[in-house]
Amino acid sequence: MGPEDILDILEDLGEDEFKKFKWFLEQEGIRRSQLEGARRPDTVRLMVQRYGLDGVVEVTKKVLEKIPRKDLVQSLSDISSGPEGPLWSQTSEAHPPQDPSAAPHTKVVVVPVPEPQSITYYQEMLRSNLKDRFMCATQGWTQNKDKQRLDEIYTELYITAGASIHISKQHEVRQLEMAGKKTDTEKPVKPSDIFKPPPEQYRPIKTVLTNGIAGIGKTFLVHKFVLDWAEGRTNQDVDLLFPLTFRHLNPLKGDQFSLAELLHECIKETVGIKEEALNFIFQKLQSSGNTNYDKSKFKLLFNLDGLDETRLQLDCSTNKTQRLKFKVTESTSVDELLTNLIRGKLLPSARLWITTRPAAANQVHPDFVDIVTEVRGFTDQQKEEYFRKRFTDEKRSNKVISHIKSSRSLHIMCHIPVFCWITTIVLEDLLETREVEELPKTLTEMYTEFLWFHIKQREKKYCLKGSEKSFQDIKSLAKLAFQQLEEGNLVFYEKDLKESGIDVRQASVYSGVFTEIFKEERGRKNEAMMFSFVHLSVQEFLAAVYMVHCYTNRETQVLEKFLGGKYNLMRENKVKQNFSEIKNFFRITHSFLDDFLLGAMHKSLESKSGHLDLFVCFLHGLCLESNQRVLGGLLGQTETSPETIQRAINNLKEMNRDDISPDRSINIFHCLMELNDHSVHQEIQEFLKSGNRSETELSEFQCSALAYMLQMSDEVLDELDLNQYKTSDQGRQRLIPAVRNCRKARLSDCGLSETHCEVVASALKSNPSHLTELDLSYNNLQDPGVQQLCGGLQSPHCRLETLRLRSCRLSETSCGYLVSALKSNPSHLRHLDLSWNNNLQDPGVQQLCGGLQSPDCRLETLRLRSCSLSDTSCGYLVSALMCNPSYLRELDLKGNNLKDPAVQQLCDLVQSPDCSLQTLRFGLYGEKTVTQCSKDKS
Ligand SMILES: Nc1ncnc2c1ncn2[C@@H]1O[C@H](COP(=O)(O)OP(=O)(O)OP(=O)(O)O)[C@@H](O)[C@H]1O
Repeated sequence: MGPEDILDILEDLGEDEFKKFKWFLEQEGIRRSQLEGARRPDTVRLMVQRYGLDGVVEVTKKVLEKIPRKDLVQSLSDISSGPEGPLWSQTSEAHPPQDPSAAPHTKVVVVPVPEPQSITYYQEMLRSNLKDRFMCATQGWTQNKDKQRLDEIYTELYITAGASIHISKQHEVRQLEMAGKKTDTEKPVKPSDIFKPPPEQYRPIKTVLTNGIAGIGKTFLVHKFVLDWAEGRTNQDVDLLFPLTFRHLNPLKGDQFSLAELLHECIKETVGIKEEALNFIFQKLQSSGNTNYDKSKFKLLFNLDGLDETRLQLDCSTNKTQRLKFKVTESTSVDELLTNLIRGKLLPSARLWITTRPAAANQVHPDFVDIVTEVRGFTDQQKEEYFRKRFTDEKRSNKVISHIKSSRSLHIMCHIPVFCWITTIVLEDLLETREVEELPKTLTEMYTEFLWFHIKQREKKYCLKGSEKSFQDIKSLAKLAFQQLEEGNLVFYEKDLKESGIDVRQASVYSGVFTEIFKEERGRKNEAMMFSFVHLSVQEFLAAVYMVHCYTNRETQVLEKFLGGKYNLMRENKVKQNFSEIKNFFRITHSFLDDFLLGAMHKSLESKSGHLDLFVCFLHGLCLESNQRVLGGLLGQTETSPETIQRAINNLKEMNRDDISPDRSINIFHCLMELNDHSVHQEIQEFLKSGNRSETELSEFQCSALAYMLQMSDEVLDELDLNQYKTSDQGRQRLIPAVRNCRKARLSDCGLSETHCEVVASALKSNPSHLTELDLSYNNLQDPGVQQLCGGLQSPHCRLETLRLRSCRLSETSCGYLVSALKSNPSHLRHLDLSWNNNLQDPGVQQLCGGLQSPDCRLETLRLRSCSLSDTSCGYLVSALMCNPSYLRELDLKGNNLKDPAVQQLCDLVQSPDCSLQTLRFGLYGEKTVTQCSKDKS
């Protein structure tokens, strides 16, 4: 028993408790003047001086009783029971190793209640339990009996760190196409290193937020992490690891628990750690005042998987301080417990790993997150590894891999592990009977086979004669998929099932048979059952199945509800066209298919979020006779003739609306691919190879296809000049998405608006962002357009150096947006041209000067020709340049009515050796005044 042991005890006191401790020491005879300002080591020294080594323990115990910290009295008793006492700390916590996870865990810490046990005792118990739980995994959502060893099926995922979360308006699957492109700047992270700070930059890491789209492998990653810990492979510094999921926390919403009770409720593997023991550990951490995991006496890690699914009321999206403070051992609502855990209030030194889909990431304020990582799915090499693991026969795996590579859409989709699993299920079955050329190439073909596989499985399992029963069940499921897709729901409850005509008792039939399509999660006490589809794309596919079925069965009410006004319009058109021959609308239903597809396409294009993009692709694909044939009679009699399909193809090619985002228009191209029409793809490939690009006339549709292909190209385009393409204004606008993959973009005078600025802003935000030069002049962008653009300018990924916004009808408000964007990301922009914006005026310049005078501003050229400026603006400019004279070299004020002495002041600055300004242009057009003033060469 030595002074260091007493110091250890004092380290466990919170600040207030330590003050109290010193106050009692005063009563025990140590002078106040000595104790004032004394830190914990000084206090121990004073105590040893005053009471001697023998007396120190007694006094410490006495004072601890009074504070009161009886738990520490108990610890002290254990310590003073000498070397044969059960367990004791061997190391000091004061100096954590630089890489604590790598260091062997030499410290032995006791948990004295209910009976003294070392933390390693509990750790071993938890490890062994979690190992049993996570050792095996189900692929997709197969039944338990199909479980396989996780280590055998797990394929490494590509994970990157440092990403900023960017909620995109593109469909997730389309984002994926971009995400599949690896960049030089991103940093791959090993799953085991998820909590490691960047090399040479030690800082305490508490919370990591990992985001990734649906089915990309977040849950699998967490399971692998837990298993590796439980099997002693990685992260061995963690004493206790608690894997929680929001899916399981949801049914507890509003219920009252202490943290220990909650863990026992949600993680049955923890029940061997008695509530008292957990409370002891939690209390220690809460009261110690320590916020650094590395210095923590007990090192805890909480996994919170699936934030996107939470139905709890979490209050973490703002960093506003909450007044409420409660003890970790007290009961409170689950919502509040989780809120305080994430905010770092509950256990300030415990680590937290939250996983989420990107759309929900903003539920946690960046102040509560130390590192953001992203699961990017499989790289091309990892895709191959996955298939080699699944198809052990080499010949067969080669066949599968080369087939996937031959179809661009399948190859892209295989970035998503869950799609690899779907592909495996389908190909495993088909390879027995088909040649490679006959294997599914489009997404619709793949999902159609996937569904048929399940229908057949069901028939086999239940010895059904004919498919009628399966069809009935699939139709109900498809109805649910459609209704929930329209509402934007991915997780459903019993009442949702009932509304779609699914008997809840039958849900087990669905989950028993179609578990791979439909997964069921049981809530606590079977009270609230939740359901979801294996992946959003499966829901989208089934939703399309439902719509086609309603179409062939003339369920007009459903069609009318879905298509709204468009339905009536189409009906009227058709009836008008055929009025002489056809009196009854339904008699013409079969020739109405192309109009139906057109209506659905328009509806999907109007969605701001793109939530119907993939659905409408499947809808087109399912109209092909070849796909309908695979599904037997499920879809009913569609009688799609080649002429109807050709009309649908023509409709897609001719579709032209100027009120939709060019990103949405690209989906028209994807629909065409699902109809197996590759003509446009070939045309664009030829166009790209040809030398006379500016002479070939492009239709609007071809422009969308070209935009897609340029955007996806591995080569970054040096310059995108919209005026070089021979097409309409709308065609030019449809080319805008290509801005994401070019260095210079000349987009002037193309009738662009705020919607297009959104796409350009997303190019500036993307990682990496290639754009260095951007010209948006002579477009009616107005202030809202610039506001959109500034969302991109302030992104840390933005590398824009030159921005031209001549004659865009901007006012001082735009200057405000520009300045605040540049203040938050000032390092890149060098040249800014805002000429011919008559409404800018002096208040606009005043705003700009607020940015110009900031020491971080690196602007070298500022053009403000014809902006209706007066001498007042010169005053603002002079004072800004006097504050920050070192960067601006060229100032162009031509076309503004400026006079002496205001102009003279600026000319003086040009001549001043302290000011970097080299050239000043001023004067009115047509006047013979001096129009340029340059620095004297001397
Ligand atoms: N690393 C991997 N190796 C092998 N298969 C994987 C891997 N990751 C995911 N999968 C497959 O993909 C399926 C879906 O993965 P997972 O549940 O982890 O996705 P998720 O990102 O958590 O999706 P969601 O956001 O929908 O919850 C798994 O059931 C499994 O079949």
